[in-house]
Amino acid sequence: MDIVTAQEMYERDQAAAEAGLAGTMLMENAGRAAAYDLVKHIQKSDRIIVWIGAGSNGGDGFVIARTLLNLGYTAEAVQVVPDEKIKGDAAVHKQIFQASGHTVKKWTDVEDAEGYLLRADVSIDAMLGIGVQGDLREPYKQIVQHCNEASLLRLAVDLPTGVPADEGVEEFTAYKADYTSVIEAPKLSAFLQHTQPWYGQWSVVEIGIPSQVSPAVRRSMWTVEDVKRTLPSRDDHSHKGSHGKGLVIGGSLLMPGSAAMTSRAALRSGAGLIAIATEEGAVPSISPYVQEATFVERETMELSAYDGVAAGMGIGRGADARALVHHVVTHTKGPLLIDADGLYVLKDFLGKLEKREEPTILTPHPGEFAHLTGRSIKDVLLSPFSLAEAFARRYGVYLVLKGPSTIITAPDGEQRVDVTGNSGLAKGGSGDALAGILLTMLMQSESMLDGLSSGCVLHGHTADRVVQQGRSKVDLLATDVIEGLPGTFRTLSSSIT
Ligand SMILES: NC(=O)C1=CN([C@@H]2O[C@H](COP(=O)(O)OP(=O)(O)OC[C@H]3O[C@@H](n4cnc5c(N)ncnc54)[C@H](O)[C@@H]3O)[C@@H](O)[C@H]2O)[C@H](O)CC1
Ligand SMILES: [K+]
Repeated sequence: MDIVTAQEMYERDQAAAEAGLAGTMLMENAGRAAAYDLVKHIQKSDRIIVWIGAGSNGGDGFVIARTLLNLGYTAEAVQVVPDEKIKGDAAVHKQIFQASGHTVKKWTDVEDAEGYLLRADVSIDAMLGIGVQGDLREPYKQIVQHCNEASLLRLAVDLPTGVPADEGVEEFTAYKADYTSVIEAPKLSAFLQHTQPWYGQWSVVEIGIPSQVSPAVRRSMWTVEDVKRTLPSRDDHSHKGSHGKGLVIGGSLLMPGSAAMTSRAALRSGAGLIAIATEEGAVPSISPYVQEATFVERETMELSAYDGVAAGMGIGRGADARALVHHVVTHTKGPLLIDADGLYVLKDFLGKLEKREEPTILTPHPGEFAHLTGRSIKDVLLSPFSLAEAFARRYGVYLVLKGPSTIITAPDGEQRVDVTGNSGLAKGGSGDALAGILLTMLMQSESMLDGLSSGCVLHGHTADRVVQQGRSKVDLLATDVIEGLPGTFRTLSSSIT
C-alpha cells in the first residue's frame, strides 16, 4: 500500500479526474466508504455529530452524514464555517444533503457548546484534511478543544483536523482521534512519532481511483502478506552452502551477547553457515549459546569468503573498533551490514561507503542516525523520510531507520515502512537480533530491498506473536524473539515447514 504526501494525494485526485472520475464522484465514494468504516465503531443508539469544515474534507462530511441518516443512525451535520465558504464539490454534496430532506446546523447557532457536546456520544471530524496549513484558526481551534475535552468517542476522516499530512511540522493543535478512517492512502504523518498518536487507530478506505492511473509513488508499506509473497523457498535439494555463508564481526569480552544473538538470529532465520569474528576472550561466553557457529580470528579473517558480513555489534567505540570497521569497510567485497557501535565509529569515514560496489546496509536507530548525519534526534524524528532518502542516495547505501515505524530506504530512494512490533522491542539486544535476521535475508533474497523489508517484518511480527502468546511487552527479551522465529516461519508458508 502506497504512502503519500499531500501533494501526491492531490496528483492522484487529478489523475482520477482526467480518467473521468469527477471530484463529486470521488467525494461520494470517499464519504460512503468512510461512513461504512466508521459505523463499525458506532452503536445504533449513539447520538452523532458530524463536524463539517470549509474544504473537501467537509464535503466528505456531508456524504457521511447523509449515509448515516440513510442507515438509520441519529446524526447531525454541523457546518463550522459560513455558507459562502462551502464551494465546489462540497457545495454539490451540501445541496444533495438538503434535497434529501436534512437540515444543516451551523456552529454559530449552537448555544451552550459544552452542554451540546455532553448530549453527544460520537463526534466525527470532517473539518480539515490534507489541506490544512499552519496552526488552526477559529472556529476550528475552539471546536477541537471542546471535542478533545468532552467524553465522547472521537472519530476522524482522512486526518484528524490540524494534523499536517507531511513531515517536518513540529507545532500544531489537533483533534485527538480515537480512530481515523484514512482516505485512499496513508499520509506520511500516520507514521511519525509526534503526529501518529493523534490518529488513534487507523485504517484505509479505498475510494475507487484506478491504480493504473495513479502516479507512481516510491514509498509503500511492507506487511506480513508481502513477506509471504516474497520469502525465498527452501529447495529440497539444497545444502548448507545454498543458504548463505555469513560472517558476524562483533562482541567483546564485556559485550559477548550481541554477537551471540546476531549469530543465533541469523541461523534461526535460515542461514546455512555462520562464522563469528570476536575477541578471543569472548568465545567461551558466545559458543554455548550458538553451538552451530564457528569462530575465526579477526586478524586473519577472510572478508571476501562470505556471502554477507554483519559488523559492529558490541565491539565498543574506541580506536580499535574504529580501525576494525575501517578495515572491514575497505576490504569486504560482498554485501556488508553495519550496526550499533560500528555505526558510531563509521562516522569518521562515511565517504568510503560511496566507493563500495556491493550493497552496504546501515541499521541505525534515530540516535545513531542523528550521530551519522550531524542532526539532532528531534530533527530525525520530525523528518525521517526525507533525511533517510537524502542519506541513502548520497552514500549509496540501504538504510534501515529503526523505530515504531521502521523506514527502509534503497540507494535509489525507494522506501518501505514496517509497522510491526511493539514496545517490548525497546530494549538492549533487539537490534542485535534484527541484524542477524537481516544478515540472512540479504544473503538469500533476490531483491535486497524486499529482503531487508521482510527481515524487519519478521522481527516485529515475531515480537507481536510472542507477546500474544504469553510474554508481555514488559518482560519480552530479544532472545524470546529469536526463539519465536520458528513459530513465525511455520505460520508464514507451508513450503517453509
Ligand atoms: N482523492 C482525494 O484526495 C480525495 C480527497 N477528499 C477529501 O478532501 C480533503 C482535501 O480537501 P481540501 O479542500 O484540499 O483540503 P481540506 O478539506 O483539508 O481543507 C481546506 C480548507 O481549510 C482551510 N484551512 C487550511 N488551513 C487552515 C487552518 N490552519 N485553519 C483554518 N482553516 C484552514 C483552507 O482555507 C480551505 O478552506 C482530503 O483530506 C479528503 O478528506 C475528497 O473528498 C475525495 C477525494
Ligand atoms: K478531518
